[in-house]
Amino acid sequence: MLLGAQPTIDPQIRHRLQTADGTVVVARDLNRFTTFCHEQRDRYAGLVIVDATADAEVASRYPAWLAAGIHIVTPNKKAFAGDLTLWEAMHDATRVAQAAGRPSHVLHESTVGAGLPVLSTLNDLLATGDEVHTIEGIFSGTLSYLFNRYSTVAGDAPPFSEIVATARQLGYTEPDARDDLSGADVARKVVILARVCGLHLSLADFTVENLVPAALQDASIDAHAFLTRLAESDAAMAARQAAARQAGQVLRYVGHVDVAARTARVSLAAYPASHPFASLQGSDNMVAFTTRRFPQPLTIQGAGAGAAVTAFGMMADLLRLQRSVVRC
Ligand SMILES: NC(=O)C1=CN([C@@H]2O[C@H](COP(=O)(O)OP(=O)(O)OC[C@H]3O[C@@H](n4cnc5c(N)ncnc54)[C@H](OP(=O)(O)O)[C@@H]3O)[C@@H](O)[C@H]2O)C=CC1
Ligand SMILES: N[C@@H](CC=O)C(=O)O
Repeated sequence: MLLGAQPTIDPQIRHRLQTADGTVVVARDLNRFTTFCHEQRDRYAGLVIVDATADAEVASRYPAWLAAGIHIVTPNKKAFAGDLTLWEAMHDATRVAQAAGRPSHVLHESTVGAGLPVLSTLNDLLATGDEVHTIEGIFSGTLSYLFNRYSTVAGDAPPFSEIVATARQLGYTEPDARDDLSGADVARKVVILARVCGLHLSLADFTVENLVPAALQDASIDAHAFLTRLAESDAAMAARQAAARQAGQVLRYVGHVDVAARTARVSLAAYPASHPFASLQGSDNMVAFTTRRFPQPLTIQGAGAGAAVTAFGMMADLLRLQRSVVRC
C-alpha cells in the first residue's frame, strides 16, 4: 500500500489497501483506516505500508500499524525526528508484534541522504561493534544544490531565490520549501542519525540556523506565496556570499553530531575552496563518519534528493524487508 505520490487518487479517498488476493480497501480517514488494520490484523499482518508523504499525522499512526504486524517503509522523517515518545512507541509496538507472533519492521533508509546508504552503513558500523565519534555532512539535497550553484569562488550565480525555484521544480525541496531553508529538514536528519547512535536528542536540543527571512517565517503565508516573495531576501544573501568570496571561501549548510559529547549543530558556514564540501556538485550529499575503525572518515557521497534516488532507497528497503521476512 502506498501513501503519497499518487496524484490521480481523489484527495478525499487517500488511504487504500490492496491485498495479495486483490481486495481493495478504501478508508476516508486515518482513524478508520487504523482501526480497520487493527481489527483485521490476522488477515493483514505482513503487509507493507509505504508512506511517501511528509505528513506528521500519518507518521503518528506507525505504532498502531506496527503493533498490528504491518511493516512500514518510508522516506518521511516526521516519526523518527519528532517527539521521543513516538520513537519509543514504535519500538514498543515492534516488541508487542513480535511477542504476538506478527513481527513487523520499520525501514527508513531514505530519511537521510535519500537513496544513499547512510543509515544502513551507520547500522552496520554499530552492529559490528564500532564506536562512532562524529557524523558530519551536507545532508540536504536542496541546500547542497542551492549553495553549489550560488556560492562559488567565481561568483557568477543567478539570484538565490531563482535557484530555490529551480530546486523546487527539480523535486528536491520538501512540499513546503521553508522546511529546507529553515534548516528543519537537516535538523531532522541530524536527530535521526543521533538517535540511531543511541542519543536521546530532539530538535529542541540544539540550535539550527534559519535561512528563511523573518518576514516570511509566518505560517499563514502559503508555500507558493513564500516562493514568490523570497526575492525580498536576495540582497541579504548576496552580501553574505560576497563576504565569503572575498575571503576565498564558499558557503555550505552543514550538520554535525558529536556522539561522545551528545551534542549536535546545524549551520551555514564558510569553507576554503580546498575543502571537500566546496567541490560538491548538483544535489550531492556528503556524509563523513569518524569512528574508532575509521579515524580518517568513512565518507559517502552522491545525489541526496530527487524522485529517482529516493525511490531507489525505498525500493532497496522493500527488498531488504522481503529478504529478512523470507529468512524468518
Ligand atoms: N523529494 C526528495 O528528494 C526526497 C523526499 N523525501 C521525503 O519523501 C516524502 C515525500 O516527498 P516528495 O515526494 O518530495 O513530496 P511531494 O509533495 O512531491 O509528494 C507528497 C505526496 O503525498 C501526498 N500526501 C500528503 N499527505 C497525504 C496523506 N495524508 N495521505 C496520502 N497522501 C498524502 C501529497 O498529495 P497532495 O499534493 O494532494 O497533498 C503528494 O502527492 C517527504 O517525507 C520527504 O521528506 C526523502 C528523501 C528525498
Ligand atoms: N528536501 C530534502 C529531500 C530529501 O530528504 C532535501 O533537499 O534533502
